[in-house]
Amino acid sequence: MKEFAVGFFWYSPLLVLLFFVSHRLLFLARRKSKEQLNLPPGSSNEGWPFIGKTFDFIKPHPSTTIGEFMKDRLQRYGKIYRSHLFGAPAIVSADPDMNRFVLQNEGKLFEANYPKTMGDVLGKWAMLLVNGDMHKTLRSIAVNSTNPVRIRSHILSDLDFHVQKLLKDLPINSPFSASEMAKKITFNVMASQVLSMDPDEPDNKWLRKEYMDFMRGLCSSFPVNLPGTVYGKAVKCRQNILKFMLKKMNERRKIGKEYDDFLGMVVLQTNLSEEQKLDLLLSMLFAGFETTSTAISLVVFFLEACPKAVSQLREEHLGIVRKKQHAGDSPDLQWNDYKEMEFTQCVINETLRLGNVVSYVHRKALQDITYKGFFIPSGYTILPVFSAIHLNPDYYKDPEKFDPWRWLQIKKPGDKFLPFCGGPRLCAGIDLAKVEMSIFIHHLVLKYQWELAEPDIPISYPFIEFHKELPIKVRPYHCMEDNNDHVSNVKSLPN
Ligand code: HEM
Repeated sequence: MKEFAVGFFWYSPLLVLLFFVSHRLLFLARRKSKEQLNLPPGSSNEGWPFIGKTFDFIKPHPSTTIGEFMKDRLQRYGKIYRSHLFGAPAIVSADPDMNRFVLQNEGKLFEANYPKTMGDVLGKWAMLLVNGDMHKTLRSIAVNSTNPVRIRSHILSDLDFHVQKLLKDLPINSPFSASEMAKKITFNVMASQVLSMDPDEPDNKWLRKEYMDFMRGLCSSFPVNLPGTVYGKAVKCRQNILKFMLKKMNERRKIGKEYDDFLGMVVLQTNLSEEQKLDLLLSMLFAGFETTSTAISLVVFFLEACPKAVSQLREEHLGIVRKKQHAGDSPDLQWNDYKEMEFTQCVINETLRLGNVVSYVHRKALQDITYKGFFIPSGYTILPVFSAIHLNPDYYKDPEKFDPWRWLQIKKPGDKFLPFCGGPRLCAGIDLAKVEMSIFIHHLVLKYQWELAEPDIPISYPFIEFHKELPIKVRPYHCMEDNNDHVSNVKSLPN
């Protein structure tokens, strides 16, 4: 027994070493056999350690193009390839079938997986960052607040009011930023829908300023929380915004009255913690603001270069106004009017296809998967890239051309048109965004003619920006003798 104990004492380190060596060999053998499986072409070791080829992938380029990196890889490898992006081995897909497969299997084979640094700014309960049951809970609250029934009964008239208020007094013949105008409209709409805030409240201006700095940091390509950086400022702004929302929430509780806005809905959620409620409120402001304001700027940009589309839009919207006048209806826009904006929907689709507000989304493989003969290892980042499909000549003839008429033929674009993503994470504000853009187009084309004051183009960073903030000049559009009659509720607006 004594000999055994002494022997064991001497041999045990050897046994431990043997165990580790065999474990490592087994791991390497497994990895080798996985590598022998058919991984997509490309290299998951390329580029810098950890960073890989991220900077090449996100290198700024016009949002109406796919950028040099993507172009080069598609030519070299085809629609599904491998790289090293956002700190992990990644598979990039410009293949509509694969994208559908990934998005439809959300929560089963794949899940959303945004860079962790976004959590510092958006919050750990942000909708983009949570998965599983918590995502389902938050999503159902968000979807309920923006469903078509609510848009029809509550939101549409509010949108109409805010768009008209902003478009009422644009400076005539002197340049101003159309991007700024679009941001003001969408911010006012979201602040009203989320917090019932009036655009003329002093708090509204303060919140907008905080929010702009917050967005600047979130979109920054250097996401490190250090004092003096735009990212560090954004983290600070997040705290200020949350403090403000908490104050509003507590005021509501004291008053004890129910408010018909998103904050009102969130306050009633007894199954969420205070932190979760605040992150959800911020998620809605974030998701509904940046995307829609970019889309509105893109509408102004593309239409300016396409007078034929503007005159067809005018015909459509004058037709709606005349029909309402003829029937003796109130001039305020209604859901039925929105449903008649057929060519407007073509313009919106074409704007989203060519402008690519969200060009790709982040996912992660939850297990080893084989798809179309390719092996996708568990843990790999998956990036379904929508812009590479929207701009592919195999799916859209002359894809670089702004051609809204193509949508009169395309009835069901399916997986070849995913500006709002798809599957269980389909954009929760899809209807709201389309109605907001339609109402904007309605008032813009009826009220003004416009031109670019200086050349500018949309650049993907990947968040879209116009370098010069899209400077435009407008002139009133006098075509109907009673052209301004349709802007009825503007007359009763507060100054
Ligand atoms: C043109 C405007 C818009 C575009 C292009 C757009 C696009 C998208 C995309 C691509 C996603 C999916 C992100 C992912 O799967 O990782 C998304 C998600 C989302 N969007 Fe939008 N969006 C727009 C407007 C809005 C508006 C107005 C709202 C709400 C007020 C909104 C609320 C949301 C929410 C809450 C999510 C998260 C959905 C989830 O995770 O289940 N969006 N959006």
